[in-house]
Amino acid sequence: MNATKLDSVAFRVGLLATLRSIKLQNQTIGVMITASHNPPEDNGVKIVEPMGEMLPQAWEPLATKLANVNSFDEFIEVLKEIVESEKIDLSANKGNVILARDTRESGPALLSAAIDGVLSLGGSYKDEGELTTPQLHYLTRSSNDKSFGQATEAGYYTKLVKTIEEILKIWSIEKPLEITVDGANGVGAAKLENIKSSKIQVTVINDQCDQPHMLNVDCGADYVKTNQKLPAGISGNPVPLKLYSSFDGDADRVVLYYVDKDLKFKLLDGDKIATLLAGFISGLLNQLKGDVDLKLGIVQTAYANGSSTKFIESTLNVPVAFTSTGVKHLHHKAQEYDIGVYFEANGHGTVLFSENYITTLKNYKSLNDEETKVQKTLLLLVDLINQTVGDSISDLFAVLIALAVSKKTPTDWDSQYLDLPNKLTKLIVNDRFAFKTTNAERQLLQPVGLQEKIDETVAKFKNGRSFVRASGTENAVRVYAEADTKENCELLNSEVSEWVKKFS
Ligand SMILES: CC(=O)N[C@H]1[C@@H](OP(=O)(O)O)O[C@H](CO)[C@@H](O)[C@@H]1O
Repeated sequence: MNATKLDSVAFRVGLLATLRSIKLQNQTIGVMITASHNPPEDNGVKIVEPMGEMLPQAWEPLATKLANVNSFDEFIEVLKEIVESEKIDLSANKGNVILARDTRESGPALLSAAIDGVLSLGGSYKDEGELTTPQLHYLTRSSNDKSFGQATEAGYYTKLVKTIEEILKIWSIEKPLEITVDGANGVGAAKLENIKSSKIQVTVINDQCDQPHMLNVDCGADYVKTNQKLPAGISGNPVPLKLYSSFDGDADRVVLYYVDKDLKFKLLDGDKIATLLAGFISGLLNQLKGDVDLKLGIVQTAYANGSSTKFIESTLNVPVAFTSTGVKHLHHKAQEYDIGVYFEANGHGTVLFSENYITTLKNYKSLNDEETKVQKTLLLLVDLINQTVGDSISDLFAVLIALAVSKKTPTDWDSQYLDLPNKLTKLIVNDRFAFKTTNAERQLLQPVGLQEKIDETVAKFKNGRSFVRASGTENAVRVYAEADTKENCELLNSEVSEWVKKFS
């Protein structure tokens, strides 16, 4: 072990993944490398648990400690602490890790550092090459749980295509699912090309996956959501009322959009996906007249558009829970429901189904053929929608299936509710850690007095809402504002930003 290796967080993550596997009697643990935009670059190296989930909360402080060690001695101390507190028997097993990366330039170097981390404990590893993040989650889960699907990349496509074809057959839908996808010049673009079926017609644009410097350049889910405009490759010649979609760099986020007949851009973001899928599932459940008692809930963050929350509560009649930003919080909360729909507004999310959901529907005695179709579809959704993590590919097909089965056009979907104009900005401050929040990050506790100023400012605006929080991934503070008009939300955002500057 030398200083260079120790310097690398990827090395330490590889090592921690191996310890986790040893602790779990050699179950396969995943390591996904999607180096992020800002330093430390290695914060895009993540551990995937045996069932495809994120590192358990109990291990997070250990991971943070290990990531922050400054010397060899401290490193050894932290390692000892982990081994002792977790009662890890290093002689019993050696650990078993699978690794994958997206197409970013730093991928090979981080991969090699993570592999060194595995080997430093004598663990074994398998490099799965370039994959989307959710594909690595799928592979990790299927390596440990044979019933989940074949533990190969091909197995991922087979499961998805088979499920889509079955649902289309049940509803006698002849027309193939058709969509143009902006692949952000990332790994998702290449992977979409592998989905082969006469029932699926995907056109991929922004597919220069071998040009890492082109990743997200004028394209991708974040570009489309943040700028509220069409990506390169579509902006020149959009077809009115046709549905389009954009993925992010590692294909765990998706947004959809179209232009209306006047070529006005219309975004269908994570909030719209959540309401579509929740409405689709509850609509199907309502068609079952027998005894089915399943709890459906939607989980959002403070960034969800206020109109979406209102629509979910008053029209869909579904409860909404709020958590802090970051999918691990949403995922955790969604597990409390039989059908837990969670999406960040930026398109990161999925739908989780409980064991109770599966058993209830398997045991349900259909009253007629129509009910049988509904029952089968509800069960197939468990295979269609990635149960481990947000997945651009499977979320996209879930949306297309929901639209096709319920015979909705993009305009029908979009017109369920009208987004309130909103603006998200970021400010560089001296110390972002001085900003402490409560109530799912919707209110500030510190700096003392700032929340009162925000409240006073918000009160001046019709349908006004604004909140401030420190980013968890960038050295910045984010300011979100929404109000009745575009001008007002911009004004609210800038007034709140001024207060933030005064208090920082
Ligand atoms: C407003 C926003 O989009 N925040 C993003 C961003 O988190 P911040 O903590 O806001 O930096 O990155 C996260 C990880 O990709 C993502 O989950 C989250 O939604």
